[in-house]
Amino acid sequence: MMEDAESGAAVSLRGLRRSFGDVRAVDGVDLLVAPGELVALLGPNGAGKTSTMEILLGLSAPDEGEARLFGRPPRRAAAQGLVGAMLQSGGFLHEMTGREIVQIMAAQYPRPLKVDEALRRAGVAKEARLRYGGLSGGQRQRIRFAAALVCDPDLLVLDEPTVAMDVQGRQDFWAAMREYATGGRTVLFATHYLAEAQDFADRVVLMRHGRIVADGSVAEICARVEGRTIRAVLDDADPAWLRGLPGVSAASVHGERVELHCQDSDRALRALLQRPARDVEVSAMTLEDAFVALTGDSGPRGSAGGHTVVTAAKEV
Ligand SMILES: Nc1ncnc2c1ncn2[C@@H]1O[C@H](COP(=O)(O)OP(=O)(O)OP(=O)(O)O)[C@@H](O)[C@H]1O
Repeated sequence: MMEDAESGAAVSLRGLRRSFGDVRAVDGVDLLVAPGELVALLGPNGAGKTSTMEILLGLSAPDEGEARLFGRPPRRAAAQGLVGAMLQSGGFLHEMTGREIVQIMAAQYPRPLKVDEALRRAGVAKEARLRYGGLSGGQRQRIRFAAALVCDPDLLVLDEPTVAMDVQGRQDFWAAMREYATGGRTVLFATHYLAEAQDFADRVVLMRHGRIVADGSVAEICARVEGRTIRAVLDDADPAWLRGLPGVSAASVHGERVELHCQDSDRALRALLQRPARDVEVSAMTLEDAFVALTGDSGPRGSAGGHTVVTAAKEV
C-alpha cells in the first residue's frame, strides 16, 4: 500500500536526516505529496523547512534517508523539467535583463514554455526588459518565479515566494499560482504568512526542530488544538486574575485588551463577566493559534489574525 502511494507520489521523502554540527536541521522527515496537492510548509525560524526543500531538490545530500520526485532522484526530475524551484538562496547576474535570465533557463529544458508566456504568467513582462540588478525586491521575485515556471513543471517548490512583495504583488502572485495549479499540478511552498497557507493550501505541514509535528487541512490542524479563544476589553485587567479563572489555560493582556485561551470557554466566560468586560468575542482556534500551540513559537510577524497568544507549547 505504502509502496503504491510512493511510486505515484509527486514528492516522497523517507527518513530524511541532516545535521550541521550539533544542529539537527532535519530530524527524521517522512512525507508523501500526491500529484495535484497544494501543500504549505510552515514552522518557526530554524524549523528545517529550507533544509528539507534543498534535499528534496537534490541541492544537498541527506545524512540519512531518501528523496524522490515522481519516482526519480531529484536531480533527474529537475533535468527532465518536471520541477521548478524558487529558493531564498542564490541569485542571478545583476547585469542581465530579466528576459535574458529566463531565456537561459528555458534553454536548459526539453519542453520549455515560450519565454514571453512565462514572463506574462509571472506578471513581469514589462519589467523583464530592465537589468535584474535595477529591479525592486518584489520585481526580482517575479523574475525568479518566471525562471521557475519556464520549464513548464509538474511540481513547483517555493521557499517564501512572496517575501519582499507588496500587497498587490502577493495577490497577483497567488492568482498566477491558481492558474498554474489548475489541471492537477503540485505545489509545495514554505511561508511565514499564515494567511497565504489558509487561502491557498489544501494541506498544511507544520515543522518544528526538524520534525513534522502536524499534517492535515487547515481545519484539521486547528482541531488539533482544543478549546476556544475569548477576546474582550477590560479596564485594569490583571493577568494573574485572568489566568486563575476556571476554564482558562493561558491569558495575555495588551493594554485593556485581553485574550484568553480556554479549555472550557463557557465556564471562563461566566467567570470573566463578574467584571465589566466589553466587546466580548468567543472564537474557534485560528491557524495562528494552532501554530503557536503546536510549535511553541510566538508566531511570525505579519501572519493571519494579527495577534499572538501566550500559551504552553504542546508536545505532539
Ligand atoms: N549551511 C548551514 N550551516 C549551518 N547550519 C545550518 C545551515 N543551514 C541550516 N542550518 C541550521 O539548520 C537549522 C534549520 O534551518 P533551515 O534554514 O532549514 O530552517 P527554516 O525552517 O527554513 O528557517 P527560516 O524560516 O528561518 O527560513 C537552523 O538551526 C539553521 O541555523
